[in-house]
Amino acid sequence: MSSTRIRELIVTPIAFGDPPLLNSNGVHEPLALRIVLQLVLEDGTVGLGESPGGAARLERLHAAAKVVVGMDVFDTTAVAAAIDAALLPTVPSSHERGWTTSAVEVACLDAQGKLLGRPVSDLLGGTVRDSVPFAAYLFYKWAEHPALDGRAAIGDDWGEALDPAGIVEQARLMRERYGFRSFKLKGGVFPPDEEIAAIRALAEAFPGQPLRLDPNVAWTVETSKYVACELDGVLEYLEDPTKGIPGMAEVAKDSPMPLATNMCVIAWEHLKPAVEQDAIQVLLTDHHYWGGLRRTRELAAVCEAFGLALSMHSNSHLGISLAAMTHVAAAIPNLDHSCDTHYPWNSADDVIVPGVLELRDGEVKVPTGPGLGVELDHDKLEQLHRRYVDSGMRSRDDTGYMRRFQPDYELRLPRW
Ligand SMILES: O=C([O-])C(=O)C[C@H](O)[C@@H](O)C(=O)[O-]
Ligand SMILES: [Mg+2]
Repeated sequence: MSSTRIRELIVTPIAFGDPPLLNSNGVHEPLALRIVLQLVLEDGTVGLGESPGGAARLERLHAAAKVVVGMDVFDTTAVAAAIDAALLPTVPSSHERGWTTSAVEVACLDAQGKLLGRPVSDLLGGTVRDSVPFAAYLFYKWAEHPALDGRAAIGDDWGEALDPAGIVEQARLMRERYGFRSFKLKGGVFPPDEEIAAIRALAEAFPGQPLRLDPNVAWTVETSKYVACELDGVLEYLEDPTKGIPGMAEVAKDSPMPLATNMCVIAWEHLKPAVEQDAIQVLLTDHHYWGGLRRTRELAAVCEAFGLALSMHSNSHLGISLAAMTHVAAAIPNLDHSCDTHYPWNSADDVIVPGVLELRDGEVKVPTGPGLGVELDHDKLEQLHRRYVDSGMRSRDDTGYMRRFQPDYELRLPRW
């Protein structure tokens, strides 16, 4: 085989459009940040990766780019160890270091697949499903980003969703455009009774379809128990109602439905206390911080051993991440729930050539081409990088953006 050594890791920060989606921290800004990786091998093969953006993550990926040169792309354990060692003196959190090693691992696997002419899912043990089910990600949202500092208002074709009727309408659009058959509502925005009413309205509009509610730790233990009790028989699971493993364990004692998390169990060392305290029943995996696709596959086996069900977390992302999520989800036998994805909110600005990844009937077919099976659109990458440079935006600040419109807005977690 031609040389499998890494010649260069090209790290490109980008910014792309994001609607005014509300959450327990404030509201999404008009731009979201990601970082695209191109791992170039000695023979010219290029592996793609995608990481959440922001100045700190960018700096760490630049540090990683220095240490991976000359390493063998098949030696992913050594590549991760080299990056981890380089970051350790300045980044004490293993979870934080995981964001960097994960993004590089995906690029390595894409390159490996291209060298071998096999899809990434084959490198993970093969697929157990040909397509992966995703859940619609419903948000309370404004009709548009209001005009600000001389910038005109920015609208979209989703409309406003600030009450149960608006949420049901958004779910109908999600169903019509992408065929979703399960729905997750991002809560923690309005008083709990309003969000309970929105879930009940969804249950009425979509009888029998799985529903989830995720207020991102906006509630106290008492409020969480109240909501869980009110929504008995309506939710498939309740996600991160309250903060921390002990708090979740308190809620779980009385909760009629399983509790899920992508907030209190985000690193390997959290698994033991969470299992011992029976704090969660569903883990939302996310290859972006669990160490990459192979570690996510291993995490699934650990969850199986401890009787935890599996789902998948998502954040604002583009097609390289969606391809990676799809490959790993296709290779996990015990995927018990449809995966989350923000993709419909951001796909108009994707950096990959269209055609391979499509959300149809609420599912994405596992790409069968070599590697991740997606191709980078270099013009689009350049355009989104330019937007990043011109925007001056270097980190996400949902709370600060909210305060531009509501100066007295306070970030309070729990709020209710
Ligand atoms: O808990 C979750 O599902 C998320 O963290 C998803 C995203 O962060 C979402 O809440 C957002 O971007 O507003
Ligand atoms: Mg969540």
